[in-house]
Amino acid sequence: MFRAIKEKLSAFRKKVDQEAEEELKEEAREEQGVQAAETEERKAPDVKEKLTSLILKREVVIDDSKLDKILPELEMILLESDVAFDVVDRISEELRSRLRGRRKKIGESLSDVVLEELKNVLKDILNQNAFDFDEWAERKLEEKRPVVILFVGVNGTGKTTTIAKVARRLMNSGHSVVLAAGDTFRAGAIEQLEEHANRLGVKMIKHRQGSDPAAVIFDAIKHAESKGIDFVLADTAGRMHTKKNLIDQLEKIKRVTKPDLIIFVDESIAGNDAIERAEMFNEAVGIDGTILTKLDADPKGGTAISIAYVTSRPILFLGVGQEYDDLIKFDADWLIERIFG
Ligand SMILES: Nc1nc2c(ncn2[C@@H]2O[C@H](COP(=O)(O)OP(=O)(O)OP(=O)(O)O)[C@@H](O)[C@H]2O)c(=O)[nH]1
Repeated sequence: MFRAIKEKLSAFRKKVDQEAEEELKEEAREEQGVQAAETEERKAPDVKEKLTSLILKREVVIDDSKLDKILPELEMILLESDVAFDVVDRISEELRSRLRGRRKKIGESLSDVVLEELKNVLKDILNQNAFDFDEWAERKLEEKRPVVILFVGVNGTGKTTTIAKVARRLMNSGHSVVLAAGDTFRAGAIEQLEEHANRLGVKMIKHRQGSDPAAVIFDAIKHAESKGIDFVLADTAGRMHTKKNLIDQLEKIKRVTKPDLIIFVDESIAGNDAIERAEMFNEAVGIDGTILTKLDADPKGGTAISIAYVTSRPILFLGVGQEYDDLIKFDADWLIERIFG
């Protein structure tokens, strides 16, 4: 997980600290008049030690000229790690304003100061509109039954598996669930969800392929009402003849079924494509949150940051494998610690 970004950050650390050390050595030599002893440095360990201790004891003020060297490299790493352009800009600006004038304390490395602050900026982005799905679900159930959750997003990203994972999570908390086969566009989508329903031992409401998905989900809601089932989890098409068809269909589903939560599902390995899709679905139907799948196979890690930023909606869960229990509640600290190691 996140191998590529980890390697880049580690190279960044080395480079920044080496350059900072060189700069400090130079200043120390000049100021302490040890320039004359420079040629002796290699021969005389005491002079070398003296230089090292001068460097460690020196406080450094991080100014714009230092930031001009450091930030572009960091921006490049973030861009290459699927953090979208606008988001990188915002992170960089924020970092500059937080770091400008900061003193690097004795014994601290410059890269630690910069990367610690970067972690704080990223946590602020990821924690905006933080949302606890489990708490929300309990609260919502006190108001109404069934609670209706719509899953939107393109095919192939793990949407069906994610619906099954969420169903399992709710069932583990003692809730009952019915699935709605709302992707009536694609041959195979209904059977695929049905397989999950069978494995989970829950009912799935379906109509034939090509039928109106709003009607399928409406029937699932009626079924849940009559049986006292807690949650309706509804699949939707991820692709249609045109984008307009898809958006019209989702708007109709929303109008008819009045979902309590709309969850966008995409895979973190899709990077910028996933970010664009998140924006598209958010504009089209207004998403309440995102579930990112396939984090376990993602070498970069920036997609979550970008999607949280561009949609201004929380990341709810992360998919970290193919099993039903491979769904973890999103936690910004968990993600950041895994990226920064
Ligand atoms: N490694 C990994 N694989 C996952 C994860 N979530 C789903 N998958 C796999 O991704 C593949 C696609 O998942 P589906 O749930 O079938 O995807 P879908 O979005 O419903 O796509 P369609 O089948 O095209 O409708 C399957 O092989 C899943 O097992 C995850 O978090 N990690």
